[in-house]
Amino acid sequence: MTLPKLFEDRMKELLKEEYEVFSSCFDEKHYSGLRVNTLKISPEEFEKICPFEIKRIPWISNGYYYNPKEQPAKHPYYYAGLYYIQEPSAMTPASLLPVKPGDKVLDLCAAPGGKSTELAAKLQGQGVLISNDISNSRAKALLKNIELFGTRNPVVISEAPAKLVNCFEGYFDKILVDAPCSGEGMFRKSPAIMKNWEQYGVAYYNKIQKEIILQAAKMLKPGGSLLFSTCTFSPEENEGTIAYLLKQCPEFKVVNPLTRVNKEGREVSYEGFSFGRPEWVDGPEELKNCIRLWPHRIKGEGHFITLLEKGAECKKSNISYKSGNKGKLSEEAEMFISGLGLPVKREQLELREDKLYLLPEGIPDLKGLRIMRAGLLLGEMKKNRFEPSQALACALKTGEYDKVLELTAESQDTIKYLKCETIEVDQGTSDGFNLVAVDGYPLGWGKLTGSTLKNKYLPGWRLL
Ligand SMILES: C[S@@+](CC[C@H](N)C(=O)[O-])C[C@H]1O[C@@H](n2cnc3c(N)ncnc32)[C@H](O)[C@@H]1O
Repeated sequence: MTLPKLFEDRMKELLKEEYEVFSSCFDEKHYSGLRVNTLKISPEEFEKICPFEIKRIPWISNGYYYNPKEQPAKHPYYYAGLYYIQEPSAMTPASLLPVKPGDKVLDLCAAPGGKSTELAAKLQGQGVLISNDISNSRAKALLKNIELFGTRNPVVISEAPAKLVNCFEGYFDKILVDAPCSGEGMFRKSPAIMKNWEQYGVAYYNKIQKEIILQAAKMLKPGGSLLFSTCTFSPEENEGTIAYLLKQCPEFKVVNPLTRVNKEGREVSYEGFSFGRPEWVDGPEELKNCIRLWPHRIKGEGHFITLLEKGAECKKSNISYKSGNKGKLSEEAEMFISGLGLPVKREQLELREDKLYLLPEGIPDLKGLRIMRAGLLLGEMKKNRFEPSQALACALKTGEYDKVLELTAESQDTIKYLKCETIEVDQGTSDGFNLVAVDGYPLGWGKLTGSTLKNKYLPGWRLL
């Protein structure tokens, strides 16, 4: 692979005798990975039902390599949200941010959702997850992935970070900044990125990174953790951005995020991980706690990760929380909601233009922000009828709804269902809205009349 000359020269200077082995890996194939959605299935269960060959990624408890000849994004389990297709090193940032259920979490540069979906899984439906991306079109893809994953507490926003500060100063326990970058770690996987690199260069992205990280710092609670990551190698964008933050905000310190055993007790190995290089930016010693993943040292494309903690002594914020505005529900909507096994707190219900949402507990007023979704969309009231939403189907487990139509991954009916076609059924479930599931994992809704299932799968998501 021919790399940009400027990039080669700089990497030679930085890596010295290591450069040969670094550059030779650009002639090898890139690695393909998938990450299991632990909101829906454990890695152990997934290994039992996985229809293609997979191999564990040593440092990610729910991550696997797959053979690129396979097409996991076309399998019904993908449509059931059982996994996310993600480059292996890109799985690392969310795995190293110590999120626990109940936390208030911000993913500031979130689209298309590779990290947000894992943060959602770590929250297990408790607390708040605000997923933001400045690009409106990319935020649409983000919303789809967040809903497909079955997130019960989603808030998706498309705003500039500075605007978010008005609502969220000092609010979050954990923040992830997966910053826009020059993408040197993507050269092998997507060579077209090299053109972008030549056009914009490192300085262009570094300016944006510095702006974003300062805004993120303002939104973190005292004592909270901020994780900054990029998929590039340049010292300016990486150690340089962190050194800049430390200068501007001395209440922050860099900590080493690596631990040998993760929460689920699955052994993970960080063999091949490297540390930050303060000398490359003439920065403080604590930059040695930054993590560098190099493509010649691990089986992945490369990443930079820094975990920072904000001193507990700084000023606390005083944000008041919003509860729902239930409005008047139709009888059918009331009946539908009370029949769900999903825990629904009445005071968190909100009706907006006939759409019914379940708000996460503890979100502030989001007035003035460009909101793509605030809360779990339960469904829509259409005159007296209530139509449950695709997002609700994804967030439910089959045991939480009484009419379930079970299909299997091998059945032609599953493919027909995912293509939004009507299907004929001979199973003994009753008329009305049925939750259609593949091997026990919900895909969407269908409305049964006799033996005919009218397809209610979201047309924009259908299998093409
Ligand atoms: C590396 S990508 C994020 C990838 C994402 N975290 C994932 O894992 O799927 C960086 C994102 O930052 C967004 N972005 C660019 N400038 C931004 C800004 N000033 N504020 C917030 N997001 C920004 C881009 O639209 C892009 O989606």
